[in-house]
Amino acid sequence: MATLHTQTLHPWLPLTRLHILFHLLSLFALFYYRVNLLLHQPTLPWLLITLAEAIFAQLWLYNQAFRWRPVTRAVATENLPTEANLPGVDIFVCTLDPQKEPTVQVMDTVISAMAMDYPAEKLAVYLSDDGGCPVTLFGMREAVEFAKEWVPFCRKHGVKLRCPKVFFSPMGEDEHLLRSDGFRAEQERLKAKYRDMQKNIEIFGRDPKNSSLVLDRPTRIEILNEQSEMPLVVYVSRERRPTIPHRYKGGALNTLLRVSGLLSNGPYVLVVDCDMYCNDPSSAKQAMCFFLDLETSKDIAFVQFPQMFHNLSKKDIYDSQSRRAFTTMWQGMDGLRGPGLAGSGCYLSRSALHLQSPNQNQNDVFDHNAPKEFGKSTMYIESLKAIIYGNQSTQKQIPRDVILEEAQAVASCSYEKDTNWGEEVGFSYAILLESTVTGYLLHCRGWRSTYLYPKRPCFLGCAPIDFKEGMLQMVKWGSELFLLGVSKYSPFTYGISRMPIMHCFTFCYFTSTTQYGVALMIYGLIPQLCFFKGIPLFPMVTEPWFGVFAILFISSHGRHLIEILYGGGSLRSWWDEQRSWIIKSLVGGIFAPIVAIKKLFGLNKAKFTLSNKVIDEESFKKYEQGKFNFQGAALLMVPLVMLLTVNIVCFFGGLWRLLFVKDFENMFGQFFLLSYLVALGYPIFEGIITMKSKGG
Ligand SMILES: O=c1ccn([C@@H]2O[C@H](COP(=O)(O)OP(=O)(O)O[C@H]3O[C@H](CO)[C@@H](O)[C@H](O)[C@H]3O)[C@@H](O)[C@H]2O)c(=O)[nH]1
Ligand SMILES: [Mn+2]
Repeated sequence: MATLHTQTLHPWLPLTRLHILFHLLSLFALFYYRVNLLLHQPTLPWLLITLAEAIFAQLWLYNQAFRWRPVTRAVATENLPTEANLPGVDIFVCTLDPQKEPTVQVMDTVISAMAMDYPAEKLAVYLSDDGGCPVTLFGMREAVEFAKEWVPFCRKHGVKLRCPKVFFSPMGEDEHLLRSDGFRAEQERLKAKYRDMQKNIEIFGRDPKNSSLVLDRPTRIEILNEQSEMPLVVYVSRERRPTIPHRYKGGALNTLLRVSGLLSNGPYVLVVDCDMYCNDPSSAKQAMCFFLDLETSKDIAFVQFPQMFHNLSKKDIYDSQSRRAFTTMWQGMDGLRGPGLAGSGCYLSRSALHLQSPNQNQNDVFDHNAPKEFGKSTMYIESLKAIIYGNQSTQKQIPRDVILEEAQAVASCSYEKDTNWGEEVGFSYAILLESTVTGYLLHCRGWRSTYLYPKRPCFLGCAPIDFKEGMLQMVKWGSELFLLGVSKYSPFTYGISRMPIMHCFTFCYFTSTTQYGVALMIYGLIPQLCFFKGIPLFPMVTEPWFGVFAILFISSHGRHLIEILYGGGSLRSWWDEQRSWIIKSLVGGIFAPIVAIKKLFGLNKAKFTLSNKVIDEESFKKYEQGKFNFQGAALLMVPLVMLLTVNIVCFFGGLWRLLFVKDFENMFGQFFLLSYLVALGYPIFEGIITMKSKGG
């Protein structure tokens, strides 16, 4: 078989590793200096600053795992088997609340999924409606009607942009060039039909009783399309009762796994968030290049695409794109044993979600324990056998209404009681970030994953673009990862004995990032106050030891700058990312542990903060201009404003003092640090002033 995929090691790998060694030696020098000083004359400020540096150093160490062996991959879809021999793919779209996730936007995602470039009879699209809202079901019906013409149109003309909203927008203009008159007429007609669809959904949703959540309800499963040139489309709203835990998105995904197992049973599933439309219809084929390769197919549990966003501005002051995560980190993990699971834009192997490990003896899977593992449905267990033993035939003979009745049963909220669902089967419930923890546990069980970062983004979603939304997301992720770090699955205890140390370090890093909060608080207060009072914390600028600090500063900032320039970024984006990193680490690092600890002691009810996908015009304008928008985030801003104020007051106060005392040599290190922070903080300051002047 011709090769389906290739991998390239980062060309600068030897240099990177040399740099790691160099930085490590400099760190040793720093701690030699600090510890010596402390032994001779222990003072509180020195003790604190050493503690902060120790935290930075520890996190730096874990961080190097991402730089140890980054790879990039390419696929050759032309070498795939013929369409008739491709395996089935079930697409899962999850939505919850039409107020925050506008139904028309969700339908764009669903329609783009139906239009995937993949044989229609091998494709099925499932929408999980966790809110049980009438408007969602209504929207699905409308979307299917539209797709019945849209999908054939895309296939016939080889349209690449299969999200109708984008196709009909100025961004889709390239697609309209050099087309026949027939194409144009058809396109105009479809455009009108699409507008009608949107209007119908909007009108229907305007009635509050159609768009409010129904959180006490029976299961509702509807097959919305069985026409053969289109994929199977199924609407699923699982049973929900106020007294029974529903496990948020993880619970929704596990329900979809079971329902789809009965109905279409594709060996692979694609999970997308409801705002993440398919921007390149070939992603399924790209993913198959790994799943169908004899070499890699044995132990690959999932193929992850980067999460990318359609609403980013050039400046992206909040770093909403999470640049570092989806370039440096995921590629770094990919060279070890694979990236983490990001929850959207990922193709997963159904058998990996059900088997203990890639090497599990297949005869052990379905012993007498099977109902205890997978629940009581024998029909579901049969569907699993079909996946694991590779025989798909048995199910086809069962009548549809019998299957649908069984689907009702597996979507009920009592189905998972006394089973292994959410533990070793399906998506994990250990923390609310079902994706991260599921990916991590799959890696613990010996599975691998791969990362594919094609030039054309395969999925595009909606990123938060104001301070409040961005920070809420940070706190959500940070607190859950903190909880993972102190749970029985902690990478420091559970992971370390189950995965290679380098790979484990990457998860240690994720669960420890809240420690940046402590380190940044110290580094944002102590040198400042000491500058004001004239207490030096760094060596004199004329002393050789000063060189160690200078080297470490240049080494870490230079590394970051080179990383950004290499990825096509600018000096400006480096500067902005420095700031957003500090903001996120500080705010996340302070609030996330508080939320986590409250939850640990049962003071806070578990709650999933659903991110808002409605972008209002004013926020968007501010974001486009690169201006900070702190609307509605007073509490989250407290630490930031406090540190900024201390910094500015101490900076000018300390300068005043310097004028008289003239101990510039002693204070240069702190003077530099404070100037750097004042410059970096300036736009935040500006944002606060404009908010104040508007009476916010
Ligand atoms: O009870 C719930 C809560 C959420 N969702 C859906 O889950 C998805 C993700 O929720 P969102 O609030 O958008 O989370 P984000 O923080 O934006 O998303 C990231 O973080 C999540 C938690 O790990 C992952 O699930 C996502 O895939 C990942 O993109 C959305 O489609 C929701 O509709 C549900 O179906 N049921
Ligand atoms: Mn999201």
